[in-house]
Amino acid sequence: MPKKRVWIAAGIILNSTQDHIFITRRHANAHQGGLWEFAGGKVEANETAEQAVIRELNEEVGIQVTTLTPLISLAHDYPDKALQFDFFAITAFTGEACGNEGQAGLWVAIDDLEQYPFPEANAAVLAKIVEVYGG
Ligand SMILES: Nc1nc2c([nH]c(=O)n2[C@H]2C[C@H](O)[C@@H](COP(=O)(O)OP(=O)(O)OP(=O)(O)O)O2)c(=O)[nH]1
Ligand SMILES: [Mg+2]
Repeated sequence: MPKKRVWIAAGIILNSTQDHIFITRRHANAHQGGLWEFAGGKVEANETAEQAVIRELNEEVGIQVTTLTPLISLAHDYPDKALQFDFFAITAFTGEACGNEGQAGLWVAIDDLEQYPFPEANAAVLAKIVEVYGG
């Protein structure tokens, strides 16, 4: 049976000096649980990816996004899920980023990102971040 591809929008939240990124840890019981992620989630019907990432970042990390730019889009098939991602660089926001839903969250130097386990789909995203924002 063909799997339905789920559309996901997620945000790479940069600090004002663009050398740290805010990452969160997926709840243990979630899909790809226990791994670190860029906050985000499913794009709902009648939403653009931009609208979805703004909404998800408000819900999940408590920030109000003011500037975002597309960073990378990609498809990834997990054994149990087929996903289509739009990742955005978040370069301006108001509020204080935190794990708003009880999840761990921390600011990590771009040089140190590789030390955190992310889902398989994120490999190309991490490479793109280093290419665009790496020292
Ligand atoms: N947000 C996010 N999801 C990722 C990343 N990498 C990765 O493989 N995923 C996968 C895990 C999930 O299968 C899917 C994201 O869905 P989600 O569980 O966050 O969706 P959601 O926030 O809308 O939550 P829900 O509807 O399941 O409650 O994408 C990432 O960097 N960020
Ligand atoms: Mg989510």
